Amino acid sequence: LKVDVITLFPEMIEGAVSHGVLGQAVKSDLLSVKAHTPREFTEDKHRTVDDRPFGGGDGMIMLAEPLKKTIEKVQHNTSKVVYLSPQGRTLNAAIAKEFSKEEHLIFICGRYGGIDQRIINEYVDEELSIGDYVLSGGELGALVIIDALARFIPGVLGHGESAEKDSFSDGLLEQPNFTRPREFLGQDVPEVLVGGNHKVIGEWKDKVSALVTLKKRPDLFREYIKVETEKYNSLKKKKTAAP
Ligand SMILES: O=C(NCc1ccc(CNCc2ncc[nH]2)cc1)c1csc2nc[nH]c(=O)c12
Repeated sequence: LKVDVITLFPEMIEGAVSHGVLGQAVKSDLLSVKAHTPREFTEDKHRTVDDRPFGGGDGMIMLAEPLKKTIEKVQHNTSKVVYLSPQGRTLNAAIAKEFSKEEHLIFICGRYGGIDQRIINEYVDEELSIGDYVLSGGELGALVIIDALARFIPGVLGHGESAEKDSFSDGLLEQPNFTRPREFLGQDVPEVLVGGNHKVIGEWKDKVSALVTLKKRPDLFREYIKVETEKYNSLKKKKTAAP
């Protein structure tokens, strides 16, 4: 999966994808992430990338011409162009999983008050937001999406781990985690985890995950119960349907 990010701050992107799981994925060629600045495509002495908005209003708007040149430099026929914007659809695990199946993603990161609408009309396939709060640009949005989608690329997570088991993919929050020492701050590790009985440990984790979700995210819990009930009913139906 190839990702090209169009941004006025390429170092923000390059820095963030050179650490940890993402860094490893890029190093092992499971994912390629490159940043391109529209400033490269300016011709004036001051390398201008923004201008005042028609119709007034405070804030500046990113100029269309440098963006057009940058997009056309990286675009090819299978590219999906995503504009990070507060007006976009809000990111979730399902969207990240969808994006991980693409061949080529181009993320356009706005700064100032946003970009010229003609660029959105001509090149953008979809707009994406990472939540209902105001940020100073699209770069963090691009990085959040890249991190979330990378986990769905086979080989990015260690063997055995998988994005499917991530809490937002199976619908429940994770149980509490412990490592050495066995006793710390006067608190012991739950006995069941220290045993070795994987069946009992698995049952404990499922039960505690459900309890944690019920307590911290009752909305997720209700959805989980609904999904599990539907699964159970369709199972029962299949059994009774068969002669
Ligand atoms: O580029 C992003 N933000 C920069 C930014 C912030 C505010 C405005 C102007 N809009 C305010 C307004 N409306 C009406 C009048 N004034 C435009 C652009 C961004 C990308 S993804 C994302 N996800 C969550 N939040 C975000 O801000 C983002």
